[in-house]
Amino acid sequence: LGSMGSISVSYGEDGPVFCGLSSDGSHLVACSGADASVVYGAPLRIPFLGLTAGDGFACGLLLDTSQPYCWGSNSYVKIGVPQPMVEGVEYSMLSAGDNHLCALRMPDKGIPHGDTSVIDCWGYNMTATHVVAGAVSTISAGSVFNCALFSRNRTVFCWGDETVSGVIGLAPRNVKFQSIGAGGYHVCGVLENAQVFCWGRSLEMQQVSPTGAIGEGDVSIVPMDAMVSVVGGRFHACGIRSLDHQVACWGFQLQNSTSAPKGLRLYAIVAGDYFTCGVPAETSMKPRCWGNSGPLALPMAVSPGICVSAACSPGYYEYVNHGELGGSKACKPGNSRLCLPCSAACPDNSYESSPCNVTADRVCQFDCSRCVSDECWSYCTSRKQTNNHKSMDFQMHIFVAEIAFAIILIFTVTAIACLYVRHKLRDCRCSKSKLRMTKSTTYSFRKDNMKIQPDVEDLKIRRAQEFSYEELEQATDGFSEDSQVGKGSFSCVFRGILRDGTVVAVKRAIKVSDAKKSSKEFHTELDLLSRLNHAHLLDLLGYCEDGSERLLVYEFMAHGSLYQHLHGKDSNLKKQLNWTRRVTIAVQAARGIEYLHGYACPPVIHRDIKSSNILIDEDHNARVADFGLSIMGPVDSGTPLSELPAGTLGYLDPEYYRLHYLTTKSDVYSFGVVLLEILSGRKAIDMQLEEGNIVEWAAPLIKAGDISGILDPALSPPSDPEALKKIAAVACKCVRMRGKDRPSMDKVTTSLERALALLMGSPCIEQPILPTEVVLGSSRMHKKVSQRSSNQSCSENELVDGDDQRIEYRAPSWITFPSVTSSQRRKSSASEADLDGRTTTDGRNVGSSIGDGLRSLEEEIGPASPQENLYLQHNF
Ligand SMILES: Nc1ncnc2c1ncn2[C@@H]1O[C@H](COP(=O)(O)OP(=O)(O)OP(=O)(O)O)[C@@H](O)[C@H]1O
Repeated sequence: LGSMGSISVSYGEDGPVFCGLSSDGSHLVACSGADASVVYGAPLRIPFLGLTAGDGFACGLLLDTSQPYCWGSNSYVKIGVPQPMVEGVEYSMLSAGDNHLCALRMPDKGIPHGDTSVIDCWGYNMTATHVVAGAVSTISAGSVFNCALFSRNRTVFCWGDETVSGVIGLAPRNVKFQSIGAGGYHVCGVLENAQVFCWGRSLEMQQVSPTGAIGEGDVSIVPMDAMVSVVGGRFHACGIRSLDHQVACWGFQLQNSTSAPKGLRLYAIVAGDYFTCGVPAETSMKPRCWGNSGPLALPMAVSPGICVSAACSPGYYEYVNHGELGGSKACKPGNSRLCLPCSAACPDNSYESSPCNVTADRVCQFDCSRCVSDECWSYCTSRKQTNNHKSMDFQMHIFVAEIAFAIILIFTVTAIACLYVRHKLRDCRCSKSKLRMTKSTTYSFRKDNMKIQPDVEDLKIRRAQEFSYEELEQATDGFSEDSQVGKGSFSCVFRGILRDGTVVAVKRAIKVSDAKKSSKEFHTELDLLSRLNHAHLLDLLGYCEDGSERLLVYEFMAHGSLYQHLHGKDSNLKKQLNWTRRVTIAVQAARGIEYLHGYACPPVIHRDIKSSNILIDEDHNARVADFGLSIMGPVDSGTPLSELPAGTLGYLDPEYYRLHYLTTKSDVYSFGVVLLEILSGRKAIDMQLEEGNIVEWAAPLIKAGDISGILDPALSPPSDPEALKKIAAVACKCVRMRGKDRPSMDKVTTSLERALALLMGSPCIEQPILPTEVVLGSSRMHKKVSQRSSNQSCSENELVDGDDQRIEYRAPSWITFPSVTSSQRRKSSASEADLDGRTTTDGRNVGSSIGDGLRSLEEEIGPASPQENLYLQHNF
């Protein structure tokens, strides 16, 4: 909504997304918010002059070609460069409504005759070229209409769907505006005297909004303050006051909205439907947002306005970036500039200490002899204190010298006392640690194989909070059936609410007789968690070990597992997972696994990658869970592990179960199976189908180029299936028989990122998009640090370094409880894969389909030994 600016807010059912041009003068865009198609579709390496956004999409005016470029997902607005009405035409301004985009042609291009302006529009009921008599300086789009401001007589002209908007007929004819900002069903403008005037029918639109969600207020009842600019949301408007550059909002708000910040000076604002953001006049330039849902503070530094080639007009000053990196140029090319409006006057009781000039806004200072406002009082009081401090400086020096001696004395005494107490405490800890050391000798796996030093281990485990059994029992309503959200092979998962109101998932291990082993695994995994930290791994919040009870407390994943979405009873869930969401989930899960393989130290092999271990949080982001079977150790060492293979039927790497070679490529195989599930919507093993095993069914079809033969019939295929073809090819490579022929996880991630970019119509498919870099901090950025550290041995020091790195990631990840043998897990997973109630017949089916797989494996890696045959027969 509104006019083009350096910032934009898209909106829609997937939530608001803020996009902004970088403050460093690079003109590059970064987006943050809940709608993956807008966040991940943003072309990160293409410079834009300005941005605008609508329902589920954002558009920018390309700096180099002056063409519009859109991303996100909206059925009516073409993603990429909309077809120009005239070949090669260039534009100076864009504005986006709910389902359309309009662009103002550059004055010297494509103008048929004389003093006219040409505006091209695309989208729902809007695709047309409008030739307007008179030069237009600004265009601003509402939900289903547009307005243009003429540069000479400063009047407004609107067009679009009058029946729905009711705005066009109400537009004032001879009123002169400095600027305008269209909203959902209204337009506000700053008049020549800096007062605001709004028109439209947002008041009547109360009915079309969710019942009871609207607060009090009429958008036409405007504040009396003078404003420098104004923007419109769905039923509200906000403006920047001339006097102090603070924001004022009016009109309807959703009831659970956060209100506009007070006391904050802003350079620029932009509104989505119920969400508004502004760029604060601070050196950090990090946007602040308010309204309904969406992030309230954003980590990116953005530009406060768009660049123009003309000199700043009177009443404006040229903005110079004094950001955190120093005074860089705010605009490209060098002869363009960013003009911001001067403050109109100084607030009451203040006087102008320097006027607005070409490079700076006016500076105001309070007159402390005539204070009436609180702001003035607090300023003068603090200044008075400063002056008093100065006069007291000399006395202070003497005083300080006097007490310095006393402090040194106290410090010395305290230090001696502390050293004495520490000495006593160390004795005490020593005895405890001895006890623990004795205990830990029983955990030979951890002690001998993991090479973890006990005191480091203690330090790490302390990061997860310890809960009492009673607290978790209370949180989950006594582990009631109603609270249960899932069941795994060896644990039940409950939804719980902690005393402080945090919603959590509590994983309770089914009690096992082999308590020692279970405790071993519990500690191994707690230890593992402390090493892992990534945006796409599940966070552990705490644990409880009480007798034979083992409980783990995790962040609650509001949308359950990928398995539930793809294969659950609710077919709507499956449909909701459109291609963009599916591929986004694949990219995010791949990143989580890539982190385990390439960045965790020592590297971690998950061993149980499957769709039920990919959880989906409330923002629809994927989080890899369940490291219960994880093995830490040398990657791709090629050393066969002595343990029997473990994992889940249908996902298990044939080379691993056949030869017991466990490498990171085993996870790659399992992830390949997940990719096939995502593409086809089929389960990894589905005995109701002729080819029970998804790999044996899908791989030949993909190899034969029949991609449509495997795509999930629940979704209509995308207009351009190229991206899905690429993903199918990646999946095929992942499920190759030999591990060494499979790609590594970082290659898989890169290919998937490119496919996602392609799916969203990004022009830069050669450069993978890295949304995590924008939103959460990047695993790629960490690669450098990790690579540096991987050159050294994985020492204790590195673990400490790793702690610093965690700042950029979310907190850790996952655990499972008891030790799980392969046969146990396969039995249980077979039940998960809907094998319940089918015994011998299904068993034979599984055997035969796996047998085919084995035949091809044997062709590749030779026949199985008698012991291996026995093992395979027993387990499959
Ligand atoms: N943090 C969580 N938030 C919400 N739901 C969860 C969470 N963790 C697990 N679940 C739900 O509980 C189910 C069971 O999880 P669990 O990890 O115990 O078993 P699993 O991984 O599905 O199977 P297995 O134990 O056989 O590997 C999951 O499939 C998921 O639907």
